[in-house]
Amino acid sequence: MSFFKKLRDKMFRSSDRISEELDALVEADAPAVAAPTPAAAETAAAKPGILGRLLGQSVETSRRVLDDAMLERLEEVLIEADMGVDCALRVTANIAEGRMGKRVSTAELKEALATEIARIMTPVARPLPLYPSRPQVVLVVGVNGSGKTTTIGKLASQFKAAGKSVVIAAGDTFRAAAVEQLQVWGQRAGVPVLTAPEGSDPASLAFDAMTKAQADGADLLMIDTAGRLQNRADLMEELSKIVRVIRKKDPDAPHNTILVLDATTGQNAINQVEIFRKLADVSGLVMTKLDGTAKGGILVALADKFGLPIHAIGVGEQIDDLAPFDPEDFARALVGLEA
Ligand SMILES: Nc1nc2c(ncn2[C@@H]2O[C@H](COP(=O)(O)OP(=O)(O)OP(=O)(O)O)[C@@H](O)[C@H]2O)c(=O)[nH]1
Repeated sequence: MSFFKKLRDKMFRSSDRISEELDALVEADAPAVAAPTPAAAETAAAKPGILGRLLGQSVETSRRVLDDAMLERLEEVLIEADMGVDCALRVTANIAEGRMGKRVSTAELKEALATEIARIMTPVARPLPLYPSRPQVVLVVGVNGSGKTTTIGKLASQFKAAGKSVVIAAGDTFRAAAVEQLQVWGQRAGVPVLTAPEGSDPASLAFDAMTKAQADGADLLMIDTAGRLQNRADLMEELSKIVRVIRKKDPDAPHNTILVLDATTGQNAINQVEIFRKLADVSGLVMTKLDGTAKGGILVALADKFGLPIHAIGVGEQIDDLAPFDPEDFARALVGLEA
């Protein structure tokens, strides 16, 4: 199955919701009368909606004059889909340009929306950059449960499959379950996972992992980190200590600091980006769980607000459920259009 098809299928909650709202929006001003009078039939011919369909016209041919009321509702639909107020207003204004007062179909509206979303997303769609120095150090940050461990496992498997040698450091030494989970992913991918006793210093584990990755000539070192935001000062100190010690081995490390965000948290993802940018030098984002939510629009809001690179998106729990971020595919899937 192509990743687009999978994306479209798996993002069904977001895309169905937006798609249905847009269908309803275009049909909204058609009178909902079961038995049309000749006059109503005339109206339906001009503005086919629910009534138009009763008269044999398909949803695809429904059209509505783009006016202020329709734009206002479009804004609401986008805000409800978690695209954020500023972003929704700008997208709606762009869609209005050149179309105001004209009769638009649902398909045209979806195409226009997909184009606007892709325009916002294209500048931030960037695969994880790989630099020539070895090992490439990727620090992975994010709140507990956002999908860090799973993302590291998936990335490690994919890099391994692409012929790269990878080492993982299970840096969330406070959570035995997180360490075990990483070990499972490591075994599955054939990638060594360095662990340390529960409660021990993650920076010292990171240093050992860096030493091993250098000695092994590994291409990539991925470091998991704790995500306890309850005590931000501690977490900041923990993250900066990890960075300090790995810089003793390579002053340019970490080469990437990925923030993993859970799409199901919706607007809260905005706060998480703001917080983690203060705690660490976040260089890019991975958004997980786009399969489990109707809040897929949050990724558009993040791209619009922060402009941070989006490296990949997660749409499930399996290895191949993490894919590079493709802005056009994402935009079309989000609004419910085919590839
Ligand atoms: N549906 C879905 N579930 C996901 C995805 N990514 C991760 N998960 C699940 O989300 C849960 C949390 O993921 P973890 O990888 O353990 O998250 P974490 O950030 O490492 O969390 P801690 O281990 O608590 O620090 C797990 O049950 C994963 O299987 C995704 O893209 N889609």
